[in-house]
Amino acid sequence: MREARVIRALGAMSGTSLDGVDAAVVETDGEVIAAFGPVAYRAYSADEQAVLRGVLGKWPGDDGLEEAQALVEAAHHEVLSGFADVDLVGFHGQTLAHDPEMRGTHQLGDGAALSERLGLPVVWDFRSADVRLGGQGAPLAPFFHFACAKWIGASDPLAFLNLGGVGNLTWIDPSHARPEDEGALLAFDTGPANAPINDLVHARLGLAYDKGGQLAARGKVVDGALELFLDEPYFLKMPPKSLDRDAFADMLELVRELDNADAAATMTAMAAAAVMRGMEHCPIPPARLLVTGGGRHNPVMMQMLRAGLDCPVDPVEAVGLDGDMLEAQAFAFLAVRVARGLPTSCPATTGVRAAVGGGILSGKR
Ligand SMILES: Nc1ncnc2c1ncn2[C@@H]1O[C@H](COP(=O)(O)OP(=O)(O)OP(=O)(O)O)[C@@H](O)[C@H]1O
Ligand SMILES: CC(=O)N[C@H]1[C@@H]2OC[C@@H](O2)[C@@H](O)[C@@H]1O[C@H](C)C(=O)O
Repeated sequence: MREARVIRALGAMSGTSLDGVDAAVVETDGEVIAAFGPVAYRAYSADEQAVLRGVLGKWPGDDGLEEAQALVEAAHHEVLSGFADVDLVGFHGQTLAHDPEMRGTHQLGDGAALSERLGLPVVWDFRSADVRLGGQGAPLAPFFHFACAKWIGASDPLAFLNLGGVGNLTWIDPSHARPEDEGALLAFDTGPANAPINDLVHARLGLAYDKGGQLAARGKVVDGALELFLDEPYFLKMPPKSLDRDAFADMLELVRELDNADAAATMTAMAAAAVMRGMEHCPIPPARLLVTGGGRHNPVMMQMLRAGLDCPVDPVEAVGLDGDMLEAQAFAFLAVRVARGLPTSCPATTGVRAAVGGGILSGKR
């Protein structure tokens, strides 16, 4: 029998690389992970991806969002309705724009409409409350990473790195009782990760991504371009800090003159170097770096990280976690926290003024 407050939450995430919707069940009370449940994935078709690419950068109220919104909600309904025995859904939505200092943050998809269609309570709009209170609204996975650190029984400080379209790092001191305790966490976006590599190989070769880092493996890193990239003021900024998917879109200019292999190698090195810069912000060097997100499948990127860092660098599978589903699981976990009135971010993770529980709960529990 499950403990009284443990419920079965289903999280859904469609990330900045626009590949599709990940969905995963977590049994939790929002503090401790009791068990991981089934997972599913629903890819966006090439046509759907084109529609989503066409609305990147748009804000609520802008024209031309209807088709994209309908497809995001339909894709989520399709994958989420395949799960049984779900108590609560956490729906992240599709980030289209992120500018916390000026305009806020925009995740496409109406959680209230999804709740009605699914006949289930849905927590959504996880980021806006944090932004309203002066936070970055991202990253939000750190409170879940903290629970994962407890789940694996970690005792020394460690770090999680998500290599998605954008990279984000969570440093954790697992000796603390709660993630919002001072000194328990530090989190921030490290810099661009896969998004610019995808954009490069898409523009030049019509490929979705550099599979297995095959192109980068054939090229050499051009130091001049790498140094220019590292001159970006973002890397000197103290965390917490976050990025829009396309904040570094002009990186393509830095490799414009290079051949395909050298450009891919140099961009892969840029993503790794951004992580290395980020690691310098850790209060205590972590005992290990656990890597999640699609970039862990890129051996060139992983090798560059291993060569540049003093600690072991492993995919999260090394500790029994699922690196393809960790973000979907995070939004399942965070949904339970929202439903229980627990915080989902704090000054050390997003720069918000005080710990806050972000998210709207639609539908009855
Ligand atoms: N086998 C592979 N070889 C190289 N790169 C890969 C491989 N598999 C995935 N990737 C990269 O990982 C990306 C997908 O990563 P992921 O699903 O973590 O991103 P996301 O969740 O959309 O992004 P974010 O975390 O920024 O929201 C792909 O677009 C690709 O660039
Ligand atoms: C605004 C937004 O959607 N940001 C994403 C993006 O993708 C990676 C990085 O940038 C991270 O900050 C965040 O996602 C993860 C899930 C997070 O909030 O922890």
